[in-house]
Amino acid sequence: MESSPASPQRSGKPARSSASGRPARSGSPLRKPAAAAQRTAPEKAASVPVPDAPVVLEIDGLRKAFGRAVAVDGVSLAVRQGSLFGFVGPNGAGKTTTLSMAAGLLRPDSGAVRVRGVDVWGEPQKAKSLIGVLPDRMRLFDRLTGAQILYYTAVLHGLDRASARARADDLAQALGLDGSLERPVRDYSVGMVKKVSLAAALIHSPALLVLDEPFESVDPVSTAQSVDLLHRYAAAGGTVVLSSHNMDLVERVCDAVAVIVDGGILAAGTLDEVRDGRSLEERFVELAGGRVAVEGLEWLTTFSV
Ligand SMILES: Nc1ncnc2c1ncn2[C@@H]1O[C@H](COP(=O)(O)OP(=O)(O)OP(=O)(O)O)[C@@H](O)[C@H]1O
Repeated sequence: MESSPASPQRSGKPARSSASGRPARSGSPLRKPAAAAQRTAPEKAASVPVPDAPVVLEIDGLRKAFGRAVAVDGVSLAVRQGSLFGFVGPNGAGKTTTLSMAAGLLRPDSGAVRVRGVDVWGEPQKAKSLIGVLPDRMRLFDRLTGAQILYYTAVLHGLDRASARARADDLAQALGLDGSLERPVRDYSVGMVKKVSLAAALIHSPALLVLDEPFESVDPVSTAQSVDLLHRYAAAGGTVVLSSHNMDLVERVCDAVAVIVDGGILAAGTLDEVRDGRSLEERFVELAGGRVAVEGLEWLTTFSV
């Protein structure tokens, strides 16, 4: 696989770890490759973190452009079984595009995704049975009730009717949706839609969960319940990749992290490797180019009456 060209860098921004987005193996997870290094064949993808656990998700050199704009530029990662992997980055960095490709929802221009060794694009049906996905801006059939959404999702994944109903009830209870399941989804709040979508992603007990902003708009109690559920799932051998803008939450929930900026991975590894002695938020701001001093806007404090 060829390495992809690096994107132009904004001044003051850290260098990308590599065109393939892989971190250094030792010391700081950041690498600052010379141009020559970027032309060499990529090394093996970074493994994170549970040592010796099998790799469940292998992302290899993914690239995606929309017209002339490159959204994802040679991203490679390996996520091991039992990991809760956080995928963070500024707005427009390429998180949703990468996760959509990882989950088989968006075809990459180049690169490959394997889940438990199954090529997501070569064997899509087999791969989809292994993946539970909560996409960005999930659109549900909103005339259906939450119970119907969960039931049909389960049956489409091959579960029998009794198991489908039992699992829907279990998940509704675990996520604080019991009492709402018989209402049509069009009457749900944004947070309730997230929760029923998470339940739908989990209902066939997939090997891998790909969750795009699963906690956005979800209240703190429901977030805690969802986190408990994800920890339980991971402890039993499930693997989770999630994106979030909430650095505190990622620090609390995830054992490994990748930071993506401008379509390339700047750091990846265990949480401690990526934090490098700081809070994840401080590290994130540094990697994302720091805070920009705001000039002008004096009118904002004039408070015209
Ligand atoms: N369907 C599309 N058509 C054109 N451009 C797109 C499309 N989807 C994403 N992009 C562009 O690709 C880049 C990456 O977008 P993406 O949604 O992956 O970012 P993100 O990291 O998930 O952002 P956010 O945190 O704001 O959700 C952005 O510049 C975005 O404008």
